[in-house]
Amino acid sequence: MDEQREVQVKNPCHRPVFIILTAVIAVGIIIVVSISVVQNKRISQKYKYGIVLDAGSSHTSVFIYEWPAEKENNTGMVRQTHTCNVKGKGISSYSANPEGAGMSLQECMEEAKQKIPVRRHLETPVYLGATAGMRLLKMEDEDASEKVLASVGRSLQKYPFSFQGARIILGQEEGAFGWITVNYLSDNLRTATGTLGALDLGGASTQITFVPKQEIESQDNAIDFRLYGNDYHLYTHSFLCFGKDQVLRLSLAEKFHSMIDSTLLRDPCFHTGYNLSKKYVDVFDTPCIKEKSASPKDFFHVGEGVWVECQNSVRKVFNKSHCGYSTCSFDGVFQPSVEGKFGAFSAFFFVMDFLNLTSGTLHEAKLKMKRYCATPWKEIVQRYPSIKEKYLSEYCFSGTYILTLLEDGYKFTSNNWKDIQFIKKIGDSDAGWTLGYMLNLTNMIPAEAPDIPLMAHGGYVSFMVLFTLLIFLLFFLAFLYYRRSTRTAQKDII
Ligand SMILES: O=c1[nH]cnc2c1ncn2[C@@H]1O[C@H](COP(=O)(O)OP(=O)(O)O)[C@@H](O)[C@H]1O
Ligand SMILES: [Ca+2]
Repeated sequence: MDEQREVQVKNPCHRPVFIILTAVIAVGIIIVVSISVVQNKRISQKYKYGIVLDAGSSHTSVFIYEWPAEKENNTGMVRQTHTCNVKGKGISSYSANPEGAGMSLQECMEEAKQKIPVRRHLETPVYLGATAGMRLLKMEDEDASEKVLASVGRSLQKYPFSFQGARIILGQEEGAFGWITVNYLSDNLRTATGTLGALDLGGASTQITFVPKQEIESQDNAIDFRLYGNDYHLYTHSFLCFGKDQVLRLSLAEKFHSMIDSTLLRDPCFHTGYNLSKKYVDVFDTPCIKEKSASPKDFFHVGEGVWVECQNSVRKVFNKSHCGYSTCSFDGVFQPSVEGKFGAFSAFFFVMDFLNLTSGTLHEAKLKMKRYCATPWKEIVQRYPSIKEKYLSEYCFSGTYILTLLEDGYKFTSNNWKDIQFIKKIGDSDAGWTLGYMLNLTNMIPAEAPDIPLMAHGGYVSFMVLFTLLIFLLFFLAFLYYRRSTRTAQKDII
């Protein structure tokens, strides 16, 4: 009897140390499980969607964006999942047939219906923003521009999405939202580690936006944002009529003034051997050209392929005669010195990428342009058989315009040329104003920094690993202690 009692007393499970150890292990397991549950509760595969139509002067693109439903205010969460290019020209070309503008969007909108899950259709916002082509049409014929906007609006309302409006956006919005897009995609806004300036070149306008060091002397060019708890004081300007298609017309119109034979336009910005009959209206039918020339209906556009002369002719487009501020870019527009790195997108990228000028120095770019413009048209066509002839014929002019705009217009130099990165996309998403426009209208970038989570992901993982190791260690110690106690008990029995 006495022996039995002694065994019972010596049973290690009844020792206080063992009880404490077991309790600690149990609490540990509960903590690990609870943290895992709380930490992972929010990770679910629910996505929300948004659609933005970029109604540009040359064409319309439909962008579909997607983001995790429960992480709306975390930066870097929205990404572009699909793009559709609307067939035909931009909506401003439908001034004589406004209904056609709405109809032109149907194919891409049907595609959007297929791409977005049906259960999300009703809550998916759709925005249409029209840019410089429609700004010009409004200047020329306000009634026609309203009819075109009404037509695209009616067309978009027929889809099961949540239509939020079709409007002509301001040049300042186009510049500022392009800036938001590139900085959101580069994760510069949350981290506040410096920003990227934005250079956008379209067919009818061009935008420059950056955070300057100097004071902004004209209020029209200043925009303030508070994003994730940081204040940004931006310089932005949109040059209407300085998109590459309008500048080509301005430059052709300028050449008409010095023509001896009014049916033959010799052009140093086009390749030798290029000779095409064109219509005067195709040059002069734009509000960007004030002095219309009373000329015959058609003319021959004949290439000469001389880069230096081409650049001289392009320079004439920039009016540098007046400036009411301490510094100007051109046309009397205030501009502080360019500052920091820049992302140059849209036609800046298309043209510079085609010409292989996205890297290298400014000097090298000029040499390459000289060589490229001097290449005969026949050779160019043979070298690039798959590229549309209209684009192909204009690259010498467009490249020259881009170099001149950046150097003579915005005052980039050979020293800071490397600060311009020619980009199409950042990650999956196109650089352009559409993403910034949607983020702004859906309030997806909060003014103040969102609450910091309980633990950063890295910290959470380290915590879980260490805690699990600790539990294993405790188990192991408990096991050793249990074994030693049992042996002692057995020895005592013997
Ligand atoms: O592959 C290409 N090569 C050269 N230019 C292109 C290419 N794709 C688009 N573009 C040009 O990019 C410009 C886009 O302008 P957009 O239509 O956005 O006008 P906007 O922004 O002035 O309203 C047009 O001049 C168009 O011709
Ligand atoms: Ca554009």
